[in-house]
Amino acid sequence: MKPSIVSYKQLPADLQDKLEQRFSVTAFDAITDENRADFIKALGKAEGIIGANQNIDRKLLDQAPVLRAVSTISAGYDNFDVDALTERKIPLMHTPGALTETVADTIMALVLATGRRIVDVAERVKAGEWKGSVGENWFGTDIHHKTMGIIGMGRIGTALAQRAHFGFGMKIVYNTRNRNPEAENRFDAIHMELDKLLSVADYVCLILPLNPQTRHLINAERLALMKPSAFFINAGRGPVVDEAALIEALQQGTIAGAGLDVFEKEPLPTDSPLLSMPNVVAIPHIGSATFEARYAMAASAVDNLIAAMTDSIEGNCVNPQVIR
Ligand SMILES: NC(=O)C1=CN([C@@H]2O[C@H](COP(=O)(O)OP(=O)(O)OC[C@H]3O[C@@H](n4cnc5c(N)ncnc54)[C@H](OP(=O)(O)O)[C@@H]3O)[C@@H](O)[C@H]2O)C=CC1
Ligand SMILES: O=CC(=O)O
Repeated sequence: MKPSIVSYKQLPADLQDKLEQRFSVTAFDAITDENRADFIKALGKAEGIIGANQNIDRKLLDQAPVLRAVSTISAGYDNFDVDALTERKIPLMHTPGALTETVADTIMALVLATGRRIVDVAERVKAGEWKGSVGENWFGTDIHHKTMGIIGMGRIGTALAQRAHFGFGMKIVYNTRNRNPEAENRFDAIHMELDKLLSVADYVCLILPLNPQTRHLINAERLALMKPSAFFINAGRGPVVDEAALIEALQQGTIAGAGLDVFEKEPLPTDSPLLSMPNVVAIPHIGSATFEARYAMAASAVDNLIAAMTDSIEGNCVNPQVIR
């Protein structure tokens, strides 16, 4: 008999077939209030699960007594209780390699859009405000040869530095807990304490995971260290930033603008003050949302699940200490 698995995000047909050749699959396009009870029931016999955008906590894991493999279609894994999975010796697989370059493209797009006011001026053109040669109230800020501060020089941070340094001649400064010799050699990147980075960077780009150490790492005091001419970009996770403090800094004009792919609450509430600020570019968590990257992520997650279910894990495991 084939092992039972549950998929909780719609997969491309060929990848769904690949799973069905090996497993008995109970498939949900997404988990909603309407189908949550069915999902929990299916967890009762699931040996593997694959999907995205679902909190998998200790309480939910208690409903999955025979679970032995979890595969998320994402790089971040802050919506999983990793300790609870590790205690149960369940590997958590993720898909970092499939999206790195795509997310770096997105962050560079936010840098360009905020600095050069692309969205703001495009909207003014559509509103019929372009009546002649533009004056200073349409001008933006240069990107080339400015200083980019990267908070989180991991896979995505490195791909961003590649673009910024070689494509735009930017000086790179970065903050991580451990120095990154590769970044220092390739991009002449300078490692800095966080507060120092915030005070020197023209474009502060945050690409950190969310965990207890990073939650609200960027707060009012830290935002106050930024130059009034500097832009803040976040594509890591919303709660790494105290969003109320960010709104306050933008309202007070202590920073020049923000480019945001992630928010404390997603979808961003329609009454968020961020949505009425012309110097804010808010996009709907689309860091990896290209046809190519989303397919690659799904394919990687399917292969990861198969590897975990067949005791042949070679990488992409968040808690490798559980591998037998
Ligand atoms: N917007 C989107 O669509 C996407 C967002 N993401 C987010 O981006 C995050 C990063 O992805 P990726 O680059 O692949 O991950 P990596 O694990 O490769 O990089 C994480 C980096 O963060 C640093 N870091 C971790 N904790 C801290 C800390 N407390 N202070 C300073 N630096 C820290 C790490 O260095 P060190 O350990 O030395 O501190 C490392 O350089 C993901 O966890 C996810 O949340 C990912 C994909 C898409
Ligand atoms: O935010 C997206 C991810 O893959 O993590």
